[in-house]
Amino acid sequence: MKIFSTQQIAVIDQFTIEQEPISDLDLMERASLQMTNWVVQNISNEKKLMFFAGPGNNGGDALAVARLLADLDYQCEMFVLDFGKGLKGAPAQNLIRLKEQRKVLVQMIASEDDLPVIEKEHVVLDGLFGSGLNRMLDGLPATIVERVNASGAKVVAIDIPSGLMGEDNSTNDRSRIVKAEHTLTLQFPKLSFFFPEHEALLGKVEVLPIGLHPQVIEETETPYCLLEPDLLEQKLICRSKFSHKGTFGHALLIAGSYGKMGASVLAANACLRSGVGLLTAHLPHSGYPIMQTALPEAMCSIDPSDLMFTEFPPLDHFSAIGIGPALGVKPNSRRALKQLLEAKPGKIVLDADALNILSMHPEWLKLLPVEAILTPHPKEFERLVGESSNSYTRLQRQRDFAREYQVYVVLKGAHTSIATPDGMVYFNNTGNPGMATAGSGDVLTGIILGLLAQAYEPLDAALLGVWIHGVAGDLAAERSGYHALIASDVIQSLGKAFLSLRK
Ligand SMILES: NC(=O)C1=CN([C@@H]2O[C@H](COP(=O)(O)OP(=O)(O)OC[C@H]3O[C@@H](n4cnc5c(N)ncnc54)[C@H](OP(=O)(O)O)[C@@H]3O)[C@@H](O)[C@H]2O)[C@@H](O)CC1
Ligand SMILES: Nc1ncnc2c1ncn2[C@@H]1O[C@H](COP(=O)(O)OP(=O)(O)O)[C@@H](O)[C@H]1O
Ligand SMILES: [K+]
Repeated sequence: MKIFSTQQIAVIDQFTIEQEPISDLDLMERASLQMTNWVVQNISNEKKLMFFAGPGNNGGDALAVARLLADLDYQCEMFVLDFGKGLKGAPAQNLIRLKEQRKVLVQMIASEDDLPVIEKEHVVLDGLFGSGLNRMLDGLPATIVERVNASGAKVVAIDIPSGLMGEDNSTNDRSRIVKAEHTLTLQFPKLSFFFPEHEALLGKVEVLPIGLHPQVIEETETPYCLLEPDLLEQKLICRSKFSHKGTFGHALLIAGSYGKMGASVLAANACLRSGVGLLTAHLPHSGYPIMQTALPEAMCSIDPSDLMFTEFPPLDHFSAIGIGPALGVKPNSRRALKQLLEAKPGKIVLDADALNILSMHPEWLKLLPVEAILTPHPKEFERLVGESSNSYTRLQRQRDFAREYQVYVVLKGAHTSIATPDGMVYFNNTGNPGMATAGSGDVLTGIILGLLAQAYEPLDAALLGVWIHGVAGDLAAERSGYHALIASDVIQSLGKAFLSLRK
């Protein structure tokens, strides 16, 4: 699914009105019907609903939803923000319709004195501002937001919590943004919905389709998109009847150091469970019995050091390399990583300490092979590029980095984002907080390595790997819940996760 900017949404909206064709009033009605259905299914009609409507179409939606719900015997009160200019177009027509219906008390809010008391038991429907917000809230709208947030009432935001920008909120003031428990967003999630600092403002997001025109959706270009099973299904490579283990590549995993050999075992296991033909794990000497005991399917290459990575085996036989989990950043390991990059290793995924070493030696970044995959968590990414004060800035840095070095940057989190060398960003929607546990990143490295070593292009390995990792985590959470989930459970669910892509 494409993620459009709010400006693009306005154009898509207008195209739909002209080409479907449908009047703006009817499109508003269609959107409002969807939101009304959601309210009916989720909120009891014993609750008093307090609607706040702003001057634009977001307010128009609120006015229409109030009328539709009043017809279904909901108790609604409407407060319309009055800047003295009156409403225009579809919102004005909806104000007239609501007044003519005579079921809802409508009050204009021209100053703080007109504001109602909002009780904790009320439900607020926030239709102050949506995708047309063009500056931070101040004055009366900001006061309304503060009152709503202080009331303790459950808030349902129409399209976007009022005050939140669809994209960049780096100069916004959080106290002037509605804190919703639910956000009913129309047709497309907005970019800012994918940023962790907005979770508490958005609550649970419901994306409600409103039938915007497919042609304009198809033709409008955007760098941002949300991963969906349809796209990934197409990417899965079928196995022919006569395929053999040589068909599915030979992966080299370089991971683990004394005391942290588990990272290597987890990544190796995930790699094997992702369909690789052969796997060699390169380990310090002390890791050899551990790997052979834990995973008889893995072959081992033994480092001269007992404790850490200092030397890599000849690379000729390997179709892809994964390096980094629990490697350590000791000088010998750093030197060996530099030599590996100088050897032009081809398909490669770099994680954890491999990235930390690169942060210590930024001059080595230029050695990264084109289309290398880097899988930092936010802290590792910060070490690479410096601190970002918010997620929007971090996202732009992620895109810049991927373009500058012509690599894939997989920035891990609740919505892992994958930035590509050509400036695209894909967001992932699978996975859960149970995966915030030691070793789940090592599992991701193993999956991506396994896919890379097969015939998957780096882009497909990154997208599929991230998505499957999250699905496996979700399946694991169904069995163990969030608290008890450990990284090995994610590996156990990889089989079912891959199967979920096969219809
Ligand atoms: N997606 C779709 O296809 C559909 C979308 N629909 C709905 O339309 C919504 C978008 O509507 P919209 O474009 O009219 O903008 P909206 O958010 O109501 O606000 C604009 C108004 O606010 C004002 N204003 C802005 N910032 C301000 C500030 N800080 N402080 C004070 N004022 C401020 C600005 O006036 P300005 O002062 O800038 O001249 C203008 O008057 C969308 O979120 C969804 O709910 C559906 O109806 C149907 C299909
Ligand atoms: N709240 C969450 N929702 C979805 N996925 C998550 C969540 N928390 C963590 N994850 C996933 O778990 C993995 C954690 O990786 P990382 O931080 O590198 O862990 P480790 O270093 O312990 O292996 C990432 O792939 C991340 O996307
Ligand atoms: K809103």
